[in-house]
Amino acid sequence: MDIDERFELTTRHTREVVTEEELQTLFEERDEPRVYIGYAPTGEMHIGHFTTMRKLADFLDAGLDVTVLIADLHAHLDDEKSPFDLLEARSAYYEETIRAMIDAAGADPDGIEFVRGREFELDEDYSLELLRMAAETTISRAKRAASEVVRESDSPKLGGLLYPLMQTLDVDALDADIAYGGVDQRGIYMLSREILPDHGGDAPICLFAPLLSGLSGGKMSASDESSKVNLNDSPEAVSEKLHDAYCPMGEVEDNGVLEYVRYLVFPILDQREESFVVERPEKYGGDLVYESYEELEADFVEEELHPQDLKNAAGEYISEIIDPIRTRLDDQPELLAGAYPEKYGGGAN
Ligand SMILES: N[C@@H](Cc1ccc(O)cc1)C(=O)O
Repeated sequence: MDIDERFELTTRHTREVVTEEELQTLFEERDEPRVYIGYAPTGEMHIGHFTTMRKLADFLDAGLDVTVLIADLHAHLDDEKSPFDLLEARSAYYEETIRAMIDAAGADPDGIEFVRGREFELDEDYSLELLRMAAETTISRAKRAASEVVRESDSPKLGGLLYPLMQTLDVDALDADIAYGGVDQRGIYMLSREILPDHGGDAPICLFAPLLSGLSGGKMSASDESSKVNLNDSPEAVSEKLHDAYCPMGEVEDNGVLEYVRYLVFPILDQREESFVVERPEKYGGDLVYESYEELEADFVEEELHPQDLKNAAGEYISEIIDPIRTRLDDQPELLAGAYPEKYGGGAN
């Protein structure tokens, strides 16, 4: 594969690349550049996480060395989103679910290296550098960097300020050339680009994924169950959530259904070399077949594709894609029960 193809695979379906020139140079200089993404094991994983999985498959195909960080200590530092004694169980649940998603996205999870934060974040060199950074970074700078990631509270803890500094040090500790994450991570990695060169590392090249709208319009929210599809939702639950979703005729803005189709369904169909089929009775014009998201969107905007037909088709594709993940979670009930005992633990535990 030539450099142009590797570049295209690496950057497609992303929201932003910082910077394209640096990425180009990296491919020219290095055969196997390293990329990492970190997930803090807090709330239950949902379909929004899935959109980053197909990209991991792209990275592998582009010949990158891919690391997934299960950022256990970060999960606790973020306003104690995960209690300390649940970190291990949540990390285990995240790792297994991520492996299942990568598999479902058509890539081999064994080609990816998994690490936990505490495997290296407690090393002496790391700790020393963290203190040096803490001494040099202003509180307002650290706060600004983390503002879209760390939860706001009336009595913010010190942990939320260490958070972006540690995420910065992770880049160097994992020897990553590229940091990949949702565009909400932008503030943190811009800080990394600024300060890491003074702390023994190189400024990371950044790839940002788009953040998807929720199904009820506006942002996807961890607390609003109807705004997102969970990975263990049954086909009936998926179809019901899509049925109720915000998807006005012809409107693209804030339309979570279209975004799911664009960033989740199409990349997977492309990889399988399949097209998107909307089944319709003959009397309503018969089936519609789309080879690309752009064709589908154009039809939707022109009101050739009705929201109800789109929702039905999207629901079926999404159910089919998450089905193997749901099955794997159903087969190991101890994972969810251990990670979220209040919701899944049951009386007996
Ligand atoms: N900040 C990421 C998690 C993360 C933690 C540490 C990292 O090095 C990278 C990513 C999140 O919001 O989930």
